[in-house]
Amino acid sequence: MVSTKKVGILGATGTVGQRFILLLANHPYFTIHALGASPRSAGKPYKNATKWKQSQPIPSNVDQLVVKPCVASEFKDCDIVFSGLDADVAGDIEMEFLKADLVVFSNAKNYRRDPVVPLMVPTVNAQHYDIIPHQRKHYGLQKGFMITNANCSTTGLVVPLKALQDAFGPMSHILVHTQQAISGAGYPGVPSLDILDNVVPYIGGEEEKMEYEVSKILGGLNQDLQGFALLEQTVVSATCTRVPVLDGHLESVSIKFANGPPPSVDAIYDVLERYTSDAQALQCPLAPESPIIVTKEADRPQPRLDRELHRGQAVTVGRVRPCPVLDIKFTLLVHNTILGAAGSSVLNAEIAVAKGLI
Ligand SMILES: NC(=O)C1=CN([C@@H]2O[C@H](COP(=O)(O)OP(=O)(O)OC[C@H]3O[C@@H](n4cnc5c(N)ncnc54)[C@H](OP(=O)(O)O)[C@@H]3O)[C@@H](O)[C@H]2O)C=CC1
Ligand SMILES: N[C@@H](CC(=O)OP(=O)(O)O)C(=O)O
Repeated sequence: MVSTKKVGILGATGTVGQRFILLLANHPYFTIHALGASPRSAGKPYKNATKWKQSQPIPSNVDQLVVKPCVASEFKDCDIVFSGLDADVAGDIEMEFLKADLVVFSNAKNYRRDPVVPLMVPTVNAQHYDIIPHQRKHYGLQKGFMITNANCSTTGLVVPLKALQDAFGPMSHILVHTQQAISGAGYPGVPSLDILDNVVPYIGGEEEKMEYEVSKILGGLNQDLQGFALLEQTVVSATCTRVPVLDGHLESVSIKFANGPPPSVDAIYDVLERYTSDAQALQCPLAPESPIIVTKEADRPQPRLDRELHRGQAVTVGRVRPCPVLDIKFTLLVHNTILGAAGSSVLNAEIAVAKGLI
């Protein structure tokens, strides 16, 4: 039986913050204790501070909570702080919280490349928690630590890649083309005159993030548990586009394995279907029934039809077929604000509780 933990949410009024609220409002381990946002929102009841864009109403135990400024002293009673802060401010604010010995789960890009901070996708690399004793020593902490989430497109990509890497060894080449939903750009996000009846073939910084993050997530921990070994033999090339879809990033992926001969399509499907993660073994409440949902229908996955499967915590993979240039190609779908953001953070925190780190 897990004792209830008090949680705070930074950036609670934003797109990711709203997802946190829905995932945490009735959570068996976590109770929402404090909400934080910008000085524009601080001091207002949550209901008046946020522009709520979810299809479910604001939970009744949250709508009257008064939003606080994002300073650590206001959150000192929280066992866990989830951050959905804008990256322009997340760097300083999250570091102040960490240095106040708080536990921080961040969605922002700022500390993803930090050499002692895990970049964690809960159904892929929860073993990277083993660096936490070193991280605490590095920052002089007793109980606090920081975990970052990956970029939403990276998150979808690494789940099937991890299954394939475990089964067939390293990949030498990964090509990925994304079609990303507008909720990925936050609120108010992409102007309607830019995105309606259109596709925008550029998302600033996105391709560079994907090309780096795959390597940190699929790489290992060093033997001394004090750093991360990035993948050395794998090159990743990403092309990222914005499409007029509300939620759910679709990705077309082609890969080449470092060691031939390439596995058959049936062998790939089999490995994807059988893949399991620590989150299930630890019986975490938000763990998907399986991290990968395999579809063999010719025209799936599709964002509108598949994004809510397994509560948005799984990646749907289909259209596995031989690639005439590399070895194999397939299509995947990830819910960008659930597994791609708040859902990963909450599941990462559930794993930390199960491992006794919180
Ligand atoms: N949307 C997505 O799919 C994904 C987003 N992310 C990352 O998550 C983070 C949040 O993204 P998203 O929710 O889309 O962004 P939004 O723009 O929707 O929300 C940003 C949040 O940051 C708060 N904020 C802005 N300025 C300040 C400040 N000076 N002090 C304190 N709080 C401030 C806002 O508060 P206020 O309302 O008061 O202005 C709001 O709560 C970003 O770092 C983003 O890169 C990661 C993966 C996926
Ligand atoms: N850039 C992503 C969302 C995002 O904020 O990513 P990151 O957390 O890596 O900055 C998208 O537009 O869909």
